[in-house]
Amino acid sequence: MELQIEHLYKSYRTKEALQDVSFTLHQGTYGLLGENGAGKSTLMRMIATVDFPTKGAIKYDGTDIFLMDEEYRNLIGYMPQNYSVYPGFTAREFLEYMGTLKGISKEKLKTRIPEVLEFVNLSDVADKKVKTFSGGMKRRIGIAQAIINEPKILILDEPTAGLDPKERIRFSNIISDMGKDKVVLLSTHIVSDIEAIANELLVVKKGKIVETGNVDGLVQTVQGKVWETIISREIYHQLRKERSIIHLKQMGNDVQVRYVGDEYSGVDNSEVEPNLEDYYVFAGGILEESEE
Ligand SMILES: Nc1ncnc2c1ncn2[C@@H]1O[C@H](COP(=O)(O)OP(=O)(O)OP(=O)(O)O)[C@@H](O)[C@H]1O
Repeated sequence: MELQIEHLYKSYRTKEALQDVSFTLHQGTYGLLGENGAGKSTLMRMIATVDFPTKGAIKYDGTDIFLMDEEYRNLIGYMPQNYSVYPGFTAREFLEYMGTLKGISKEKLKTRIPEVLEFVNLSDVADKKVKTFSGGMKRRIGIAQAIINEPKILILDEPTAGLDPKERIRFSNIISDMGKDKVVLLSTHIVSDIEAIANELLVVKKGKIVETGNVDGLVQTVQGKVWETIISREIYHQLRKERSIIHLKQMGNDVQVRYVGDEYSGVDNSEVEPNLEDYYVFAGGILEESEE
């Protein structure tokens, strides 16, 4: 199974939202990372066929998805950004409604609905009205409707927005499991979400894909470049001009700093294990510089 994005462009009247975007997705979990307005939703809307590219193609195993029509729509599950659920429905009624819209038979829904409710951990509230649900529960019912047709491609736009830390972990577990037999593509502007959920990273910046790669592989590229040190405020003011700062903690008159780059001389540094945030800040720094 392969989903190919080929030289994709999308322009709105006054805005080039995507410019020459190309990449290929296979089975696995992909995280689309980028700031607000970078073009993530635009890209996902086109992969979900709810919007059309201005130029370029999206192909599923070599066939243009817009020509596959119904056949492709049966293969995908999509949760748009700010997904809202009809509040008057119970969870079960909502899934019956969405399942019917997707053309699933009543017979099949009888077994499939309990399965998806179990999967997203909502079995015990199946007959409660959705309006009584927390934000995280609503998000989980959004995923349930997206997977009800057993999609081969699952597209989740900002699925973790507004979730509390406990829901975030529950959610990560649910999504990581799904990448085993599907293409899962999710967007976020939170780096740690990618690390917790995705194996592959796609960084979007101003309508372009500026980086792609395996999360562990990318993190390894900053191995030996991430440091922690406790220094005075004066030294910190100098250090921050010369290195990318990841994290800062006040410690009385001193500050504890995590930074990425070459080891800063003249202070006591401890080398620390890198994470995706370190990589992202480091790579972001490089990208900004090369743009100038
Ligand atoms: N229907 C539209 N008409 C005009 N401009 C649009 C439209 N949809 C998106 N844009 C613009 O295209 C750019 C990309 O928007 P998009 O929503 O894809 O970004 P995003 O990365 O998903 O950010 P966010 O997380 O804020 O949604 C933005 O500048 C946005 O203002």
